[in-house]
Amino acid sequence: MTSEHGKKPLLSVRDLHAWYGESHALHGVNLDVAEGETVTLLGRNGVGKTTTLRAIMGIIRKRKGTIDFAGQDLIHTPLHRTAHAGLGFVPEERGIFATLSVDENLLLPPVVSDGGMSIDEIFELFPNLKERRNSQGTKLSGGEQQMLAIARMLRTGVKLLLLDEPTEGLAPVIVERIGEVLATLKARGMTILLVEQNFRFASRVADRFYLMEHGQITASFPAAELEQRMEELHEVIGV
Ligand SMILES: Nc1ncnc2c1ncn2[C@@H]1O[C@H](COP(=O)(O)OP(=O)(O)OP(=O)(O)O)[C@@H](O)[C@H]1O
Repeated sequence: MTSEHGKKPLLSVRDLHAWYGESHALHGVNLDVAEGETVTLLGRNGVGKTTTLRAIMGIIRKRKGTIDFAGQDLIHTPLHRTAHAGLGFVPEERGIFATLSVDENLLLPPVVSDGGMSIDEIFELFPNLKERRNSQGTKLSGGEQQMLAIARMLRTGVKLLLLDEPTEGLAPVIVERIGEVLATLKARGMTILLVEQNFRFASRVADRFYLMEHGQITASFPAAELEQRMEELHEVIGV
């Protein structure tokens, strides 16, 4: 199987539906992410971007459709197995353990496969985390917490990172750093599916975009088309 842009997808989602109780949040999402690609989901608040990441990851159990990841259908796979299959989710709230140190937070997620980064490599990529390795989670700034939330996934050997609004609420200089980190990960072959409202940031890191409306994907376009679609996107997204 090849995706719409000709490369074999690592992740292929077809007709994905998800529910919160009786509330039907995803209405047949279709998307592909090729190996090594960075893809960004855009859309207004509440259209289902976070829900898409959570449904792929298996955090939302009430779901149906197909989630093919490296040839394996994950639709009936429980959350802890999804992580073991090679998916790493960095939620918007980051999930740093407040009473644990940077080192302890880093070592918490289990290694799921070969090819992850060593602690030394991680500290090379995040020198400020190295400086703060004995600090408690609560003592970290928002930017440091975001870095740590990404960093601790890199040791585990995951092949696909799902990042939910990694730049939200962060100062421009930190956003810049996160952009550099994602570029380094991309150069190392990491595949990334990103939810992002910051167009400027997203245009620097993404190869391709999907637009979501009402729990469905309504457009797909390469990064090169972002500029010419800006007006339309501002209208749809309202930012
Ligand atoms: N835990 C929940 N329980 C019930 N409904 C929820 C829950 N989380 C989200 N929803 C609803 O599901 C729909 C999709 O929400 P989702 O958070 O995926 O949107 P989003 O596009 O990521 O927007 P945002 O940027 O605001 O998170 C919304 O109508 C939202 O109100």
